[in-house]
Amino acid sequence: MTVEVKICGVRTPAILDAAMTAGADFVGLVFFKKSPRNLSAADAAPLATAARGRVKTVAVVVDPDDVLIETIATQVCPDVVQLHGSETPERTAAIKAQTGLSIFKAIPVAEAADVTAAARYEGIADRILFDAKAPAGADLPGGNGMRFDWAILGDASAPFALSGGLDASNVAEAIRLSGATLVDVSSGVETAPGEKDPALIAQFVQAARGAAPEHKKAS
Ligand SMILES: O=C(O)c1ccccc1N[C@@H]1O[C@H](COP(=O)(O)O)[C@@H](O)[C@H]1O
Repeated sequence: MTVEVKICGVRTPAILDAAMTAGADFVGLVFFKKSPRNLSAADAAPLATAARGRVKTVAVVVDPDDVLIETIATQVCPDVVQLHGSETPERTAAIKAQTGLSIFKAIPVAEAADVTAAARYEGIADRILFDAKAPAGADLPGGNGMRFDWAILGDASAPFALSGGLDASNVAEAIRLSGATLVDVSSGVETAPGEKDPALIAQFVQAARGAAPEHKKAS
C-alpha cells in the first residue's frame, strides 16, 4: 500500500515545483498570520492554479471565521481544508457544508488519551490528522517540528494522517509504528522557519514511499 505525502507550508513557485517533481500528493498553503509560512489569498491563488491537476492543494487554517473560509474557497479554490485549531465537530460540519470541500481535521496528541478525541469527528471530517500537541503558549498549533510517541496510534481506526516532527530520517519508522496512510511535513524539510529545501523534500518523499505500515504489510 502506498503512503500519501503532504508537503506543508509551500510559499513559492520554485518550492511548489520541487514538491511536484518529488511526487508529493498534497501541498499545504498556510493561512495563519503568526506562521512564517503564512500566505494571503492573493499570494496563494497563483500557486493553487499552478498546482491544479498535478498535486492537491490543502488550505491550512486555524479557527477560521466564515469570511476567511469564503475568501479561500472562492479565490484559492483548494481541494481540501485542513482545520488545525479548536474547531468543534459542529463547526467542522459547518465549514464542510459552506465549502463543499474535503476536510482534514487536526487532533493534537501528547498521550494515548488524546487519540480518542478523533471519534467525535467520525462521519464529519474526511481525514483525521494526528499532530503533536504544541507546548502551552506556543505561537503555532502546528509546524513546530515536535513529535509524539507514534506507537500510540497503532489502534486508531480508519485511514488517518500523521504529522509532527517528521523528516526523511524518521518518516519510515513513523509509518511503521503508527499505521498512518498519509504523512505531512513542514519543518522537517526546511533549512530555517519557512524556508523549504528541494533536496530535503525529495528525500522525504522517497523515504515515505519506501515505507509501509507494519500491520498492513503482506505476511
Ligand atoms: O506549518 C505551519 O506554520 C502551521 C501553522 C498553523 C497550523 C498548522 C501548521 N502546520 C502543520 O503543522 C504540522 C506539523 O508540522 P511540522 O512538520 O512538525 O513542522 C503539519 O500538519 C502542518 O500541516
